[in-house]
Amino acid sequence: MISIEGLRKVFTANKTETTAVDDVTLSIEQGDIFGVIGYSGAGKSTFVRLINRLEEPTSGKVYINKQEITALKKNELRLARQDIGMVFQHFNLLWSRTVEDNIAFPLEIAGVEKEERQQRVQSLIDLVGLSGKEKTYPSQLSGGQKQRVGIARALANKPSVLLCDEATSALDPETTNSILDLLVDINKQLGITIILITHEMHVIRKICNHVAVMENGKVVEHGNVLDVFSHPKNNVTKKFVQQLMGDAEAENEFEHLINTFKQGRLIRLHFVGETTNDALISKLVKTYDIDISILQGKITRTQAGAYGTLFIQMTGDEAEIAKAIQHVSEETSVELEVIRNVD
Ligand SMILES: Nc1ncnc2c1ncn2[C@@H]1O[C@H](COP(=O)(O)OP(=O)(O)OP(=O)(O)O)[C@@H](O)[C@H]1O
Repeated sequence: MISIEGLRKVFTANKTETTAVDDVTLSIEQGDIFGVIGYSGAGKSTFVRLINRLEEPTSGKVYINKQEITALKKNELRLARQDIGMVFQHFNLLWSRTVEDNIAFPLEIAGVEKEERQQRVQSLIDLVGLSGKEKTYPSQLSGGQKQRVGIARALANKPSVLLCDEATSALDPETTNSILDLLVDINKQLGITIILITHEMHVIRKICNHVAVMENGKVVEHGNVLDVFSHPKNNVTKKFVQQLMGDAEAENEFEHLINTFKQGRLIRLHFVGETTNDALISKLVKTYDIDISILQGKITRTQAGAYGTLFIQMTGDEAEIAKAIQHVSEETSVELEVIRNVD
């Protein structure tokens, strides 16, 4: 469990103060994959670097498994950091060392015996899928492979927390996916808590259980990924959801649909979680004497389940349409909104 209480960081440069992280309070559960999303300058990097005190907080507290990181002296912090691995956007590898020597480096610093070191390095190389590359130098690796070395090195001292600072931002989409799959594997196999920061919704959608949205140094919204993205309250969150869902969630789509489809009732169905798997549309058509046309929509999957929006047009007998609407509203967890009634 990680507790962050009233965390603040004020930078002073050229007599100008910038509050990069502004009174952030959060709890992150053990074993969670917790994403922090925000646009450039929101304070994400500073936030994640405050957790292991790569940046010293101006005020506030960070606890990891009840140990107050912010109260530790320098030498105590060095030891505590062995429990907090970190992965960087630009890998931060040692270019003159081979893959195995890069991974061994934190073990050498921690004073781990040679035999134990070699065993651990080999099992980490296997874990991240780099078998056969032990003697290779970073310059001979692809971006994805370099990040695998970065991840193995971060895991060398068996940390309980892994901080990922834009770990996939320098990678192409396919490589990004393979690194995200690796992080999920590691989370499942080792039970490690992962905190990752990103500006890409796709990353949050694919692997996170919880998310915090940052803007101007503040966490403006946080919670379960499905809850936050299915009912975004803050404007920044809404923009990120739109990035993922396209126009399907945009308010101005109503206008367009109302003008294009002149008949019947236009309805927006909002699916959250398990219900997306139910054959709702076909059930409605079989049970009630109505026709349903699917106009547009998008359903996407997150770690916590699927969510999305579907715009449909119901035509047919008025009383049957009313019954179908009542069925959806009262018997399912799908949210239904009539955006145009029959004239
Ligand atoms: N060392 C520093 N000195 C002065 N200001 C800083 C320093 N580091 C960050 N800042 C400022 O703090 C704010 C937050 O920066 P930060 O890098 O944490 O944001 P970010 O969300 O990670 O953005 P990006 O993705 O672009 O790195 C910015 O206004 C930035 O200019």
